[in-house]
Amino acid sequence: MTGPSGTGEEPESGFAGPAGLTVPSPTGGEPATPPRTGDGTAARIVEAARLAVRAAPGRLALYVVVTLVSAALPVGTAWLTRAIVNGLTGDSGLGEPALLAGALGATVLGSMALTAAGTFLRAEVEREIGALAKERLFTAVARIRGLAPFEDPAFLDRLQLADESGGRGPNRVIEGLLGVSRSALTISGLLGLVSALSPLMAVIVLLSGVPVLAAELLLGKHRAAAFWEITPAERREIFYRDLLATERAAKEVRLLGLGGFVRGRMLAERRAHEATQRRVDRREFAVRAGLGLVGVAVLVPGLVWAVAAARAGRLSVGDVAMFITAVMGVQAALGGVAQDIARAHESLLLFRHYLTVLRGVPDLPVAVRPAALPPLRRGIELRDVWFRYSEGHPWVLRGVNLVIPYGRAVALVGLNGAGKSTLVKLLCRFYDPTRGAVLWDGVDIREADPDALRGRISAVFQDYMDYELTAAENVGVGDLDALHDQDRIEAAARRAGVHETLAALPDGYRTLLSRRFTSDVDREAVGVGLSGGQRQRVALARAFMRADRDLVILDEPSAGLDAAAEHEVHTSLKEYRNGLTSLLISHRLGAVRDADRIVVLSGGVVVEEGSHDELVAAGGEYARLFTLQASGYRSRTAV
Ligand SMILES: Nc1ncnc2c1ncn2[C@@H]1O[C@H](COP(=O)(O)OP(=O)(O)OP(=O)(O)O)[C@@H](O)[C@H]1O
Repeated sequence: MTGPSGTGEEPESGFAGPAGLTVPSPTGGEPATPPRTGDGTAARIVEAARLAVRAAPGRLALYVVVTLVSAALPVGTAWLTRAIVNGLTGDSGLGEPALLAGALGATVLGSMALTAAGTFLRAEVEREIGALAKERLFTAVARIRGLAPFEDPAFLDRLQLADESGGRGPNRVIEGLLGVSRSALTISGLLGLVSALSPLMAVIVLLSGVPVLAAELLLGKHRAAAFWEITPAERREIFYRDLLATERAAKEVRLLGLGGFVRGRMLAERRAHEATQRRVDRREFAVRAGLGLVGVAVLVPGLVWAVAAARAGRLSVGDVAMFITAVMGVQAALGGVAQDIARAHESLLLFRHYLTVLRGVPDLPVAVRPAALPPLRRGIELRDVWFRYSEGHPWVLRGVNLVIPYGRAVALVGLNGAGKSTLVKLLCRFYDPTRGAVLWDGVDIREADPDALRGRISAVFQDYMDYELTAAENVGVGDLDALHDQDRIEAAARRAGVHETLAALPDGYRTLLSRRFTSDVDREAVGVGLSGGQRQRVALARAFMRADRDLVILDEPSAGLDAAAEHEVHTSLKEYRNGLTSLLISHRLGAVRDADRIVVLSGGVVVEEGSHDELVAAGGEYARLFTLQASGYRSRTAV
């Protein structure tokens, strides 16, 4: 049931990035992943403690003080119990029993107050650590430049554990450290009391804690391994759950009658990870029962000895009462310390995933000193570009040579799966070519800063996003600097032919484009869902917000539009592209016929290239597809 190493720490080679990631930077640039150093338990404790101190220094200090003060109270309680019993039986004249009882009451009250304060402070510290850990984790995730990690199951498992353990790890370490200190104080105080009665018994009580500690550490290790083992099943369960509970999947799930099938799979995943958890719980149950026996094995002979000693007059009744309180207190504290250490240990094993993501996962190599990427002047060239998504995947591009000249409109056509969208992803440098290069005015884009490159591109992707934000934000995020520039947002929406639609929404541009959330401002306000074509226009409007960029990429920008809308949008797009360098992908060949150059992709290479008239005259693949589409329209018209 353990991970490959039996510790929940899977081997590093588990990452299967695309072949493109292994290409070293042409400038001798360093991989974005810094060397992994100092990854031992001690280093992780330091990292966790640092995070905790940075997150909530004041409250953490107060929490430490409260915890340590509360540690002394059980000792006081045991001592006062003895004094009261002895006072009642006349064995000692330490003080008036009523006063001692008052002191005991005050101690209990203090203990309760400190416990309450500790609980509050602990929650506060936990919240702060959690917030800082999340901020750091998702800053690191946002820094990932390429897409490959997001397609790697091992990374996604790691990210889930990192998210869970990032906040909890440091908390547990602090809890562990504090717990150990608190218990050490309590134990030494109580042992002091016991050893005053019998030094031998004190040693036996202390030694009885050793198996407890060893067992708890082992259990913690198994729990951490189980977490790693169950994460894939948990993620699959979430996937099936989303199919059952999200609007996007609801139509097909109902039409195809998939409810029972999906539910069955979801429950199977749940049962699979619960079976693992059950195994861990069973083991814990057995171990804890055994530990209970160890405790009893120490307590019973100790009790027999104490009672015999009291009978013989060597101990007072109060001594016996204190002995029982102290032995049970020491055992509870030893059990507590073992659990604290084990929990911290387990969290540290998982915290490793957090630190790994924070230090950077295998990603696109970035040049140490990125080349400047000035505005485009000559054009973009794909030179003998070969690409496959990983060594286990087939080649998608097999030596593509293609030029997108400055100021020209190039159209890319080809059958489904020809590799058009893949080529777009290489232009944006979401992946690097496995072989060959993409050149921007002669500069290999691997030498440039990916953010600088992307800042020069405006794109509508085939699988564009619908943001569950307001209408204005859906357009405005195209250029974050203009997120609140209503004039620019409306102008972009007008060009995409969606202004009237957005303006007519219940709350105009402030309407939330979501049916899943209500507005933060007005909980009664209902979000609105747009039609497919309207959503596509919003995506176009977002691209129009970046009208000043050097390269415009439009991957099927009008696939969801009706004929009139498509015509209207293409007229607008033509205007938008005019003078700009652009790459347009479309299966509707009528939409690409006026491009300066049409490129046909097939079998991973460019098989034809030329103007519409040239390609039709050549009578090749393009002419065949164009004639096929045109005849479809003609026959429909004839009907
Ligand atoms: N993330 C990915 N991981 C692995 N293979 C992929 C991935 N994305 C695409 N592919 C594969 O790459 C090939 C090219 O896909 P791509 O999306 O580039 O084709 P396309 O020409 O844009 O097709 P369409 O016209 O259907 O949009 C396909 O065989 C596809 O299965």
